[in-house]
Amino acid sequence: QTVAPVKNDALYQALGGTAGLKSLMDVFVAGLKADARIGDQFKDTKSSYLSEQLTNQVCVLSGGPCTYDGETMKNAHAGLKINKGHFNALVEVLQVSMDARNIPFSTQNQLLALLAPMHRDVITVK
Ligand code: HEM
Repeated sequence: QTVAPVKNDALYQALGGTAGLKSLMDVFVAGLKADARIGDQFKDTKSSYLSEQLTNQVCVLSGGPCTYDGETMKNAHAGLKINKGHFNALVEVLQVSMDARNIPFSTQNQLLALLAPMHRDVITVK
């Protein structure tokens, strides 16, 4: 008999579930495209596609009932010439987006802590 592990979806719930995440990612992607520092890097990006991928990715990461079928972070960002400044700018846009969605600071920090280690796969240039 297979016993399913108990999954902690507290962060997923705090982020408003799938609908809350989708709203957040719509705001986030719009913010990325509008950002003076990194907007150019998203100029050919289809907003609805990236929002969907981010929603699924963060849903899975936060314990939600989703599937992420996108690229690995390494493959998705290979060749994009992303540096530390770009990465920090993206994090800032995410923070502003979370503020706009009234996500509590402690919840924001929990999400950022899950994303922070991805810098190793995303940042490829000095
Ligand atoms: C923790 C940080 C990051 C996360 C979690 C993240 C997540 C993602 C995801 C899920 C995708 C879609 C992958 C797919 O197509 O299957 C993606 C694509 C992409 N990311 Fe990131 N990313 C991060 C950082 C960055 C940074 C710093 C930049 C540049 C400033 C960036 C630029 C892009 C671009 C240009 C694409 C391609 C979008 C397209 O399909 O047009 N990412 N990222």
